[in-house]
Amino acid sequence: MSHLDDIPSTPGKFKMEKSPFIQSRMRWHWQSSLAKLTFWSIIFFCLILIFFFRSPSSNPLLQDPYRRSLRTYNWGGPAWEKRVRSSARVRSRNGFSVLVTGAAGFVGTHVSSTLKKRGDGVLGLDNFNDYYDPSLKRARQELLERSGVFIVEGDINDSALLMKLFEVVAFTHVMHLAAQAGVRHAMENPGSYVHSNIAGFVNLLEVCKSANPQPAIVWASSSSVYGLNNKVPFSEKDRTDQPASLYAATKKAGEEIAHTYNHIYGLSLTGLRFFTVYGPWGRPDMAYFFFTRDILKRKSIPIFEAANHGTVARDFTYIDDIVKGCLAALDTAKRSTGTGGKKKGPAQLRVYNLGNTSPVPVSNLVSILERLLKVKVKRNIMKLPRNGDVQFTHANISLAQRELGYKPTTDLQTGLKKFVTWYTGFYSGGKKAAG
Ligand SMILES: O=C(O)[C@H]1O[C@H](OP(=O)(O)OP(=O)(O)OC[C@H]2O[C@@H](n3ccc(=O)[nH]c3=O)[C@H](O)[C@@H]2O)[C@H](O)[C@@H](O)[C@@H]1O
Repeated sequence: MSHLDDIPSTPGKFKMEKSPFIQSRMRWHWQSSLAKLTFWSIIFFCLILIFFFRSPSSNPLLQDPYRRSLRTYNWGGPAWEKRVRSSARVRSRNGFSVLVTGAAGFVGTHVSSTLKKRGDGVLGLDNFNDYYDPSLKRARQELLERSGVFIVEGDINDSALLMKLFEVVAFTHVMHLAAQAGVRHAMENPGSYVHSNIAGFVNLLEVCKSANPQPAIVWASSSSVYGLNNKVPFSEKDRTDQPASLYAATKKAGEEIAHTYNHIYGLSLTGLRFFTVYGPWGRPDMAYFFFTRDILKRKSIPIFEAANHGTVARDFTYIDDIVKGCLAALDTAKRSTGTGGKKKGPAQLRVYNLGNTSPVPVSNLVSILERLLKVKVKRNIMKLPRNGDVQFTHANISLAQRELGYKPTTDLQTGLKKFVTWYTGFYSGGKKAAG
Protein backbone atom coordinates (compact mmCIF):
# COMPACT_ATOMS: atom_id res chain seq x y z
CA MET A 1 0.00 0.00 0.00
CA SER A 2 1.30 3.37 -0.90
CA HIS A 3 1.49 6.01 1.88
CA LEU A 4 -0.74 8.10 -0.37
CA ASP A 5 -3.52 5.70 0.56
CA ASP A 6 -3.52 7.12 4.10
CA ILE A 7 -4.51 10.55 2.92
CA PRO A 8 -8.26 11.12 2.58
CA SER A 9 -9.58 12.47 -0.68
CA THR A 10 -11.68 15.00 1.23
CA PRO A 11 -9.78 17.18 3.67
CA GLY A 12 -11.21 17.29 7.18
CA LYS A 13 -12.73 13.80 7.02
CA PHE A 14 -9.68 11.91 8.20
CA LYS A 15 -10.48 9.50 10.95
CA MET A 16 -7.70 8.41 13.36
CA GLU A 17 -7.03 4.67 13.45
CA LYS A 18 -6.30 3.12 16.76
CA SER A 19 -3.99 0.35 15.41
CA PRO A 20 -0.36 0.71 16.75
CA PHE A 21 0.98 -0.27 13.33
CA ILE A 22 -0.96 2.52 11.65
CA GLN A 23 0.03 4.97 14.42
CA SER A 24 3.72 4.19 14.05
CA ARG A 25 3.47 4.53 10.25
CA MET A 26 1.79 7.91 10.70
CA ARG A 27 4.48 9.09 13.12
CA TRP A 28 7.12 8.01 10.62
CA HIS A 29 5.26 9.83 7.87
CA TRP A 30 5.05 13.10 9.84
CA GLN A 31 8.69 12.89 10.94
CA SER A 32 9.83 12.35 7.40
CA SER A 33 7.68 15.29 6.18
CA LEU A 34 9.10 17.46 8.94
CA ALA A 35 12.65 16.45 8.00
CA LYS A 36 11.94 17.29 4.35
CA LEU A 37 10.42 20.63 5.30
CA THR A 38 13.43 21.48 7.47
CA PHE A 39 15.82 20.39 4.73
CA TRP A 40 14.17 22.54 2.03
CA SER A 41 13.83 25.49 4.43
CA ILE A 42 17.59 25.38 5.05
CA ILE A 43 18.31 25.19 1.31
CA PHE A 44 15.93 28.10 0.69
CA PHE A 45 17.53 30.15 3.48
CA CYS A 46 21.03 29.45 2.11
CA LEU A 47 19.95 30.53 -1.38
CA ILE A 48 18.60 33.80 0.02
CA LEU A 49 21.91 34.38 1.85
CA ILE A 50 23.95 33.65 -1.29
CA PHE A 51 21.73 35.94 -3.34
CA PHE A 52 22.02 38.71 -0.74
CA PHE A 53 25.80 38.62 -0.54
CA ARG A 54 26.33 38.31 -4.28
CA SER A 55 23.79 40.96 -5.21
CA PRO A 56 25.57 44.17 -6.30
CA SER A 57 22.86 46.31 -4.78
CA SER A 58 23.47 44.85 -1.32
CA ASN A 59 27.16 45.69 -1.28
CA PRO A 60 28.14 49.22 -2.22
CA LEU A 61 31.79 48.22 -2.69
CA LEU A 62 30.81 45.70 -5.34
CA GLN A 63 28.15 47.91 -6.86
CA ASP A 64 30.58 50.70 -7.59
CA PRO A 65 33.47 49.34 -9.70
CA TYR A 66 35.64 52.35 -8.84
CA ARG A 67 35.40 51.61 -5.15
CA ARG A 68 36.37 47.94 -5.43
CA SER A 69 39.95 49.04 -4.94
CA LEU A 70 39.14 49.95 -1.34
CA ARG A 71 38.24 46.53 -0.07
CA THR A 72 40.99 44.11 -0.87
CA TYR A 73 44.14 45.48 0.71
CA ASN A 74 45.95 44.14 3.70
CA TRP A 75 47.88 46.69 5.63
CA GLY A 76 48.95 47.34 9.16
CA GLY A 77 50.83 45.38 11.79
CA PRO A 78 54.33 45.81 13.23
CA ALA A 79 56.18 44.24 10.26
CA TRP A 80 54.30 46.43 7.78
CA GLU A 81 54.97 49.57 9.85
CA LYS A 82 58.66 48.68 10.01
CA ARG A 83 58.81 48.45 6.19
CA VAL A 84 56.96 51.76 5.87
CA ARG A 85 59.33 53.49 8.27
CA SER A 86 62.44 52.04 6.69
CA SER A 87 61.39 52.98 3.15
CA ALA A 88 60.57 56.56 4.20
CA ARG A 89 63.79 57.03 6.23
CA VAL A 90 65.86 59.99 5.01
CA ARG A 91 69.46 59.04 4.22
CA SER A 92 70.96 62.35 3.18
CA ARG A 93 71.48 65.64 5.01
CA ASN A 94 68.42 67.90 4.60
CA GLY A 95 66.70 65.15 2.61
CA PHE A 96 62.94 64.87 2.35
CA SER A 97 60.57 62.21 3.42
CA VAL A 98 58.22 61.84 0.46
CA LEU A 99 54.97 59.94 0.03
CA VAL A 100 54.66 59.18 -3.69
CA THR A 101 51.12 58.25 -4.73
CA GLY A 102 50.86 56.30 -7.97
CA ALA A 103 54.38 55.01 -7.39
CA ALA A 104 53.86 51.96 -9.61
CA GLY A 105 52.78 54.26 -12.44
CA PHE A 106 55.02 55.54 -15.22
CA VAL A 107 56.04 58.93 -13.80
CA GLY A 108 55.72 57.66 -10.20
CA THR A 109 58.31 54.93 -10.73
CA HIS A 110 60.87 57.29 -12.27
CA VAL A 111 60.36 60.01 -9.64
CA SER A 112 60.51 57.52 -6.74
CA SER A 113 63.70 55.91 -7.95
CA THR A 114 65.42 59.27 -8.56
CA LEU A 115 64.44 60.59 -5.12
CA LYS A 116 65.67 57.41 -3.48
CA LYS A 117 68.99 57.58 -5.32
CA ARG A 118 69.71 61.05 -4.00
CA GLY A 119 69.03 59.99 -0.41
CA ASP A 120 65.44 61.08 0.19
CA GLY A 121 63.09 58.79 2.06
CA VAL A 122 60.41 57.47 -0.30
CA LEU A 123 57.26 55.56 0.44
CA GLY A 124 55.08 54.54 -2.51
CA LEU A 125 51.33 54.08 -2.56
CA ASP A 126 49.48 52.46 -5.45
CA ASN A 127 46.20 50.59 -5.95
CA PHE A 128 47.57 48.50 -8.87
CA ASN A 129 44.31 48.86 -10.79
CA ASP A 130 43.87 47.18 -14.15
CA TYR A 131 43.34 50.24 -16.38
CA TYR A 132 46.35 48.84 -18.21
CA ASP A 133 48.35 45.62 -17.82
CA PRO A 134 49.02 45.34 -14.05
CA SER A 135 52.02 43.08 -14.71
CA LEU A 136 53.87 46.14 -16.02
CA LYS A 137 53.08 47.88 -12.72
CA ARG A 138 54.35 44.82 -10.84
CA ALA A 139 57.57 44.90 -12.85
CA ARG A 140 58.02 48.57 -11.93
CA GLN A 141 57.34 47.64 -8.29
CA GLU A 142 60.11 45.01 -8.43
CA LEU A 143 62.45 47.62 -9.83
CA LEU A 144 61.66 50.01 -6.98
CA GLU A 145 61.89 47.31 -4.34
CA ARG A 146 65.41 46.55 -5.50
CA SER A 147 66.34 50.16 -4.77
CA GLY A 148 64.67 50.08 -1.36
CA VAL A 149 61.31 51.70 -2.11
CA PHE A 150 58.33 49.95 -0.56
CA ILE A 151 54.98 50.45 -2.31
CA VAL A 152 52.00 50.19 0.01
CA GLU A 153 49.04 48.65 -1.81
CA GLY A 154 46.05 50.87 -1.26
CA ASP A 155 43.81 53.53 -2.65
CA ILE A 156 44.00 57.28 -2.12
CA ASN A 157 40.30 57.15 -1.22
CA ASP A 158 41.10 55.07 1.85
CA SER A 159 41.27 57.69 4.63
CA ALA A 160 42.10 55.18 7.35
CA LEU A 161 45.14 53.98 5.41
CA LEU A 162 46.34 57.51 4.65
CA MET A 163 45.95 58.57 8.27
CA LYS A 164 47.88 55.51 9.36
CA LEU A 165 50.72 56.37 6.97
CA PHE A 166 50.95 59.90 8.38
CA GLU A 167 50.84 58.47 11.90
CA VAL A 168 53.82 56.22 11.14
CA VAL A 169 55.84 58.79 9.11
CA ALA A 170 55.94 62.61 9.36
CA PHE A 171 56.15 63.14 5.59
CA THR A 172 57.68 66.48 4.61
CA HIS A 173 56.33 66.20 1.04
CA VAL A 174 53.68 64.41 -0.97
CA MET A 175 54.31 63.79 -4.66
CA HIS A 176 50.79 63.07 -5.81
CA LEU A 177 50.83 61.19 -9.13
CA ALA A 178 48.02 58.67 -8.60
CA ALA A 179 45.31 59.43 -11.15
CA GLN A 180 43.03 57.99 -13.76
CA ALA A 181 44.89 58.98 -16.90
CA GLY A 182 43.95 58.85 -20.58
CA VAL A 183 41.96 61.40 -22.53
CA ARG A 184 39.80 59.15 -24.73
CA HIS A 185 39.02 56.49 -22.09
CA ALA A 186 37.05 59.09 -20.10
CA MET A 187 34.03 58.54 -22.33
CA GLU A 188 34.02 54.82 -21.57
CA ASN A 189 34.53 54.99 -17.82
CA PRO A 190 33.71 58.49 -16.53
CA GLY A 191 33.24 57.38 -12.93
CA SER A 192 36.84 56.25 -12.57
CA TYR A 193 38.01 59.82 -13.34
CA VAL A 194 35.76 61.31 -10.67
CA HIS A 195 36.78 58.59 -8.22
CA SER A 196 40.54 59.06 -8.58
CA ASN A 197 41.11 62.59 -9.82
CA ILE A 198 38.48 64.36 -7.74
CA ALA A 199 37.31 62.24 -4.78
CA GLY A 200 40.76 60.68 -4.27
CA PHE A 201 42.52 64.03 -4.48
CA VAL A 202 40.13 65.63 -1.97
CA ASN A 203 40.57 62.67 0.37
CA LEU A 204 44.35 63.02 0.20
CA LEU A 205 44.15 66.78 0.84
CA GLU A 206 41.82 66.20 3.80
CA VAL A 207 44.40 63.93 5.40
CA CYS A 208 47.30 66.29 4.54
CA LYS A 209 45.49 69.30 5.98
CA SER A 210 45.06 67.52 9.34
CA ALA A 211 48.58 66.07 9.41
CA ASN A 212 50.99 67.58 11.87
CA PRO A 213 53.25 68.84 10.35
CA GLN A 214 51.36 69.43 7.11
CA PRO A 215 53.39 68.27 4.10
CA ALA A 216 54.03 70.38 0.99
CA ILE A 217 52.24 68.83 -1.98
CA VAL A 218 53.37 68.63 -5.62
CA TRP A 219 50.84 66.99 -7.94
CA ALA A 220 50.24 66.09 -11.56
CA SER A 221 47.88 68.32 -13.49
CA SER A 222 47.82 68.07 -17.29
CA SER A 223 48.36 69.99 -20.51
CA SER A 224 44.81 68.93 -21.36
CA VAL A 225 43.45 71.72 -19.11
CA TYR A 226 44.12 74.13 -22.02
CA GLY A 227 41.33 72.34 -23.92
CA LEU A 228 40.05 74.44 -26.78
CA ASN A 229 42.47 77.29 -26.07
CA ASN A 230 44.16 78.07 -29.40
CA LYS A 231 46.60 80.74 -28.31
CA VAL A 232 50.05 79.18 -28.72
CA PRO A 233 52.33 78.41 -27.02
CA PHE A 234 50.14 77.63 -24.00
CA SER A 235 51.02 79.84 -21.06
CA GLU A 236 49.91 79.37 -17.46
CA LYS A 237 48.03 82.66 -17.83
CA ASP A 238 45.88 81.38 -20.72
CA ARG A 239 42.27 80.37 -20.23
CA THR A 240 41.63 76.85 -19.02
CA ASP A 241 37.86 76.93 -18.80
CA GLN A 242 37.10 74.97 -21.99
CA PRO A 243 38.17 71.37 -21.32
CA ALA A 244 37.62 69.02 -24.26
CA SER A 245 37.39 65.82 -22.19
CA LEU A 246 36.15 64.75 -18.78
CA TYR A 247 39.76 63.83 -17.99
CA ALA A 248 40.77 67.45 -18.62
CA ALA A 249 37.79 68.68 -16.61
CA THR A 250 38.82 66.56 -13.58
CA LYS A 251 42.39 67.89 -13.78
CA LYS A 252 41.08 71.44 -14.02
CA ALA A 253 38.80 70.71 -11.05
CA GLY A 254 41.94 69.52 -9.22
CA GLU A 255 43.56 72.91 -9.78
CA GLU A 256 40.52 74.68 -8.30
CA ILE A 257 40.40 72.24 -5.38
CA ALA A 258 44.11 72.91 -4.77
CA HIS A 259 43.29 76.62 -4.56
CA THR A 260 40.63 75.94 -1.93
CA TYR A 261 42.87 73.83 0.31
CA ASN A 262 45.65 76.37 -0.01
CA HIS A 263 43.28 79.20 0.85
CA ILE A 264 41.48 77.60 3.78
CA TYR A 265 44.10 75.36 5.35
CA GLY A 266 47.46 76.83 4.33
CA LEU A 267 48.59 73.78 2.34
CA SER A 268 51.56 74.45 0.05
CA LEU A 269 50.45 73.18 -3.38
CA THR A 270 52.21 72.98 -6.74
CA GLY A 271 50.42 71.65 -9.83
CA LEU A 272 52.52 70.48 -12.78
CA ARG A 273 50.90 70.48 -16.22
CA PHE A 274 52.63 67.56 -17.95
CA PHE A 275 52.72 67.56 -21.76
CA THR A 276 52.36 64.03 -23.26
CA VAL A 277 55.12 62.34 -21.28
CA TYR A 278 56.83 59.36 -22.93
CA GLY A 279 59.80 57.07 -22.35
CA PRO A 280 60.96 53.71 -20.96
CA TRP A 281 58.50 52.02 -18.56
CA GLY A 282 55.74 54.13 -20.16
CA ARG A 283 51.98 53.66 -20.32
CA PRO A 284 50.64 51.09 -22.82
CA ASP A 285 47.50 53.18 -23.40
CA MET A 286 49.54 56.00 -24.95
CA ALA A 287 49.93 56.29 -28.72
CA TYR A 288 53.74 56.02 -28.96
CA PHE A 289 53.57 52.82 -26.88
CA PHE A 290 50.80 50.96 -28.71
CA PHE A 291 52.03 52.25 -32.09
CA THR A 292 55.36 50.51 -31.32
CA ARG A 293 53.59 47.29 -30.36
CA ASP A 294 51.36 47.37 -33.45
CA ILE A 295 54.14 48.32 -35.88
CA LEU A 296 56.09 45.29 -34.66
CA LYS A 297 52.98 43.17 -35.28
CA ARG A 298 52.73 44.63 -38.81
CA LYS A 299 49.30 46.12 -38.02
CA SER A 300 48.17 49.36 -39.62
CA ILE A 301 48.54 52.51 -37.53
CA PRO A 302 45.60 54.92 -37.10
CA ILE A 303 46.94 58.45 -37.45
CA PHE A 304 44.47 61.19 -36.59
CA GLU A 305 44.04 64.22 -38.80
CA ALA A 306 42.00 67.36 -38.03
CA ALA A 307 39.47 68.98 -40.40
CA ASN A 308 40.80 70.06 -43.82
CA HIS A 309 43.81 67.71 -43.48
CA GLY A 310 44.92 69.67 -40.39
CA THR A 311 48.01 68.32 -38.66
CA VAL A 312 47.58 66.83 -35.18
CA ALA A 313 50.66 67.50 -33.06
CA ARG A 314 51.88 67.05 -29.50
CA ASP A 315 54.58 68.64 -27.39
CA PHE A 316 55.99 65.18 -26.50
CA THR A 317 58.13 65.45 -23.36
CA TYR A 318 60.73 62.91 -22.32
CA ILE A 319 60.40 61.31 -18.89
CA ASP A 320 63.87 62.35 -17.62
CA ASP A 321 63.02 66.01 -18.28
CA ILE A 322 59.73 65.59 -16.44
CA VAL A 323 61.50 63.98 -13.48
CA LYS A 324 63.88 66.96 -13.26
CA GLY A 325 60.86 69.28 -13.24
CA CYS A 326 59.18 67.24 -10.48
CA LEU A 327 62.28 67.28 -8.29
CA ALA A 328 62.79 71.00 -8.85
CA ALA A 329 59.18 71.58 -7.79
CA LEU A 330 59.76 69.57 -4.59
CA ASP A 331 63.04 71.37 -3.91
CA THR A 332 61.50 74.83 -4.27
CA ALA A 333 58.25 74.03 -2.45
CA LYS A 334 57.78 76.11 0.68
CA ARG A 335 56.37 74.61 3.84
CA SER A 336 52.64 74.47 4.39
CA THR A 337 51.57 77.01 7.00
CA GLY A 338 48.73 75.29 8.85
CA THR A 339 48.63 73.11 11.93
CA GLY A 340 45.87 70.92 13.26
CA GLY A 341 43.74 71.72 10.21
CA LYS A 342 44.04 75.50 10.78
CA LYS A 343 45.80 77.98 8.50
CA LYS A 344 48.43 80.13 10.21
CA GLY A 345 49.39 82.32 7.26
CA PRO A 346 49.41 82.51 3.46
CA ALA A 347 50.93 79.47 1.75
CA GLN A 348 52.52 78.83 -1.62
CA LEU A 349 50.22 78.00 -4.56
CA ARG A 350 51.85 77.35 -7.95
CA VAL A 351 51.10 75.92 -11.39
CA TYR A 352 53.76 75.19 -14.06
CA ASN A 353 53.84 73.87 -17.60
CA LEU A 354 56.32 71.03 -17.99
CA GLY A 355 56.58 70.52 -21.74
CA ASN A 356 59.25 70.30 -24.40
CA THR A 357 58.35 73.50 -26.31
CA SER A 358 58.62 71.78 -29.64
CA PRO A 359 55.42 70.16 -30.93
CA VAL A 360 55.83 67.25 -33.35
CA PRO A 361 53.08 66.02 -35.73
CA VAL A 362 51.87 62.52 -34.89
CA SER A 363 52.78 61.41 -38.43
CA ASN A 364 56.42 62.38 -37.70
CA LEU A 365 56.34 60.35 -34.52
CA VAL A 366 55.26 57.37 -36.62
CA SER A 367 58.08 58.00 -39.13
CA ILE A 368 60.64 58.04 -36.30
CA LEU A 369 59.29 54.74 -34.97
CA GLU A 370 59.32 53.32 -38.50
CA ARG A 371 63.05 54.08 -38.80
CA LEU A 372 63.91 52.87 -35.29
CA LEU A 373 61.96 49.63 -35.64
CA LYS A 374 63.00 49.11 -39.26
CA VAL A 375 59.45 48.17 -40.26
CA LYS A 376 57.50 49.75 -43.12
CA VAL A 377 54.36 51.21 -41.50
CA LYS A 378 50.88 50.83 -42.95
CA ARG A 379 49.30 54.23 -42.22
CA ASN A 380 45.60 54.59 -41.76
CA ILE A 381 44.74 58.30 -41.81
CA MET A 382 41.58 58.89 -39.79
CA LYS A 383 39.48 61.87 -38.78
CA LEU A 384 40.35 63.09 -35.28
CA PRO A 385 37.56 61.51 -33.19
CA ARG A 386 35.38 63.85 -31.18
CA ASN A 387 36.10 62.08 -27.91
CA GLY A 388 38.34 64.45 -26.06
CA ASP A 389 41.43 64.88 -28.23
CA VAL A 390 42.63 68.38 -29.05
CA GLN A 391 44.46 69.16 -32.29
CA PHE A 392 47.76 70.30 -30.82
CA THR A 393 49.61 71.16 -27.62
CA HIS A 394 52.60 73.46 -27.22
CA ALA A 395 54.05 74.53 -23.88
CA ASN A 396 55.42 77.90 -23.00
CA ILE A 397 57.87 76.89 -20.25
CA SER A 398 59.36 80.28 -19.36
CA LEU A 399 57.77 80.31 -15.89
CA ALA A 400 59.15 76.84 -15.04
CA GLN A 401 62.49 77.87 -16.51
CA ARG A 402 62.63 80.98 -14.34
CA GLU A 403 61.36 79.54 -11.08
CA LEU A 404 62.37 75.87 -11.24
CA GLY A 405 65.40 76.03 -13.51
CA TYR A 406 63.50 73.60 -15.76
CA LYS A 407 65.18 73.05 -19.12
CA PRO A 408 64.18 70.03 -21.23
CA THR A 409 67.07 68.53 -23.18
CA THR A 410 65.72 65.45 -24.97
CA ASP A 411 64.26 65.65 -28.47
CA LEU A 412 61.68 63.14 -29.69
CA GLN A 413 64.13 61.16 -31.86
CA THR A 414 66.54 60.66 -28.93
CA GLY A 415 63.80 59.88 -26.44
CA LEU A 416 62.03 57.39 -28.70
CA LYS A 417 65.31 55.60 -29.34
CA LYS A 418 65.66 55.05 -25.59
CA PHE A 419 62.05 53.94 -25.40
CA VAL A 420 62.42 51.42 -28.24
CA THR A 421 65.56 49.97 -26.64
CA TRP A 422 63.69 49.51 -23.38
CA TYR A 423 60.57 48.16 -25.10
CA THR A 424 62.31 45.53 -27.17
CA GLY A 425 64.43 44.43 -24.19
CA PHE A 426 61.50 44.31 -21.80
CA TYR A 427 59.11 42.42 -24.04
CA SER A 428 61.65 40.04 -25.48
CA GLY A 429 62.52 38.98 -21.94
CA GLY A 430 59.50 36.67 -21.87
CA LYS A 431 56.96 39.41 -21.18
CA LYS A 432 54.19 39.86 -23.74
CA ALA A 433 53.19 43.34 -24.93
CA ALA A 434 50.06 44.52 -23.15
CA GLY A 435 46.92 44.13 -25.22
O1 LIG B 1 49.54 66.00 -22.05
C1 LIG B 1 48.68 65.53 -21.37
O2 LIG B 1 48.19 66.16 -20.47
C2 LIG B 1 48.13 64.16 -21.65
O3 LIG B 1 49.00 63.49 -22.54
C3 LIG B 1 48.53 62.24 -22.99
O4 LIG B 1 47.38 62.44 -23.79
P1 LIG B 1 47.62 62.57 -25.36
O5 LIG B 1 48.46 63.75 -25.68
O6 LIG B 1 46.28 62.49 -25.98
O7 LIG B 1 48.52 61.28 -25.68
P2 LIG B 1 48.27 60.00 -26.58
O8 LIG B 1 47.03 59.32 -26.23
O9 LIG B 1 49.51 59.22 -26.53
O10 LIG B 1 48.09 60.61 -28.04
C4 LIG B 1 49.18 61.26 -28.68
C5 LIG B 1 48.75 61.77 -30.01
O11 LIG B 1 48.46 60.67 -30.87
C6 LIG B 1 47.20 60.85 -31.49
N1 LIG B 1 46.61 59.51 -31.70
C7 LIG B 1 46.24 58.75 -30.67
C8 LIG B 1 45.70 57.51 -30.87
C9 LIG B 1 45.57 57.02 -32.16
O12 LIG B 1 45.06 55.90 -32.41
N2 LIG B 1 45.98 57.80 -33.20
C10 LIG B 1 46.51 59.05 -33.02
O13 LIG B 1 46.85 59.73 -33.99
C11 LIG B 1 46.41 61.72 -30.53
O14 LIG B 1 45.43 62.43 -31.22
C12 LIG B 1 47.50 62.61 -29.98
O15 LIG B 1 47.67 63.71 -30.82
C13 LIG B 1 48.18 61.33 -21.80
O16 LIG B 1 47.55 60.15 -22.24
C14 LIG B 1 47.34 62.02 -20.78
O17 LIG B 1 47.20 61.17 -19.65
C15 LIG B 1 48.03 63.30 -20.41
O18 LIG B 1 47.46 63.97 -19.39
